[in-house]
Amino acid sequence: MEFSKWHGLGNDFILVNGSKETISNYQQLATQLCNRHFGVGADGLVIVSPGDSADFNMRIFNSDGSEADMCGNATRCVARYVYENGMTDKTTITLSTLAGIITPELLFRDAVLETVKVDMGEPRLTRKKIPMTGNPDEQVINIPITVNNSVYNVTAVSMGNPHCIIFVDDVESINLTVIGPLLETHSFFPRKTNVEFVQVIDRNTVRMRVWERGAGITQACGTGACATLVASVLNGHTERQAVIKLDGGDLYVEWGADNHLSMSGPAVEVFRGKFLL
Ligand SMILES: N[C@H](CCC[C@H](N)C(=O)O)C(=O)O
Repeated sequence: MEFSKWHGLGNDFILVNGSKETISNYQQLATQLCNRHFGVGADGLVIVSPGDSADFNMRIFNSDGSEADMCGNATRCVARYVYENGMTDKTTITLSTLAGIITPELLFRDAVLETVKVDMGEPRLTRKKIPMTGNPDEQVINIPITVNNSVYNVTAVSMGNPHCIIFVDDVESINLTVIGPLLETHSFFPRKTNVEFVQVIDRNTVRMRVWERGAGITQACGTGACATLVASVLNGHTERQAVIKLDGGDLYVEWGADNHLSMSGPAVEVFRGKFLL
């Protein structure tokens, strides 16, 4: 099976052309391929195939085999992948995901790719749409959750996938390996959740670290960066555009007047190969 290895700020993915490869068990393939000792190694597996309602269809599987509704960093990688492999000559590309249609745009300067800007759609803010237990029509802004005998004030935002955002004074002091999985699997989140700890730097800059649902600590999370900006605005911490400083680098996110989130950042192809198992 041929694959291409990509990353968006160190959040790394194995891309497979679904129209060239026959896959019987996606979950098993994802855990095999994403294993960093016995496989290729990645945070996720992305299957790209021709779209019905969009230019392409993308399915995203976390390294634990679970299927994700949406993946921001992977959309940037898929956009470059389909363009640079001659699968399209469009530079604004529609991708069908379980979370809806997502539209990345390749931005060039003097014929050199400068960045990939993605229309990530609208945030979902009610418990029903996160999803989160409790009153379905209620928003979750700065609500206390007790975990491990500590209280965490949570803001919940969905970008098609669930995010639990917590503001702290120093993200480096958070033991993400311990608290991340406890919040990820908390009973308040019936489909589990991604977990972001955020330190506000100024009104246009935040530092964020992430424990991802189904993947653990990653270097960056695109949907998490968008959810972080929404939570930062809702809590009065930032303006509607900000630099989200992640372990793997910076994402530039804006929450537009049209209520759409726009995320801009890099996408890098590292190597190609053939999986033999
Ligand atoms: N682990 C996430 C999917 C990948 C999201 C992240 N890598 C991104 O860039 O948005 C979930 O299960 O919702």
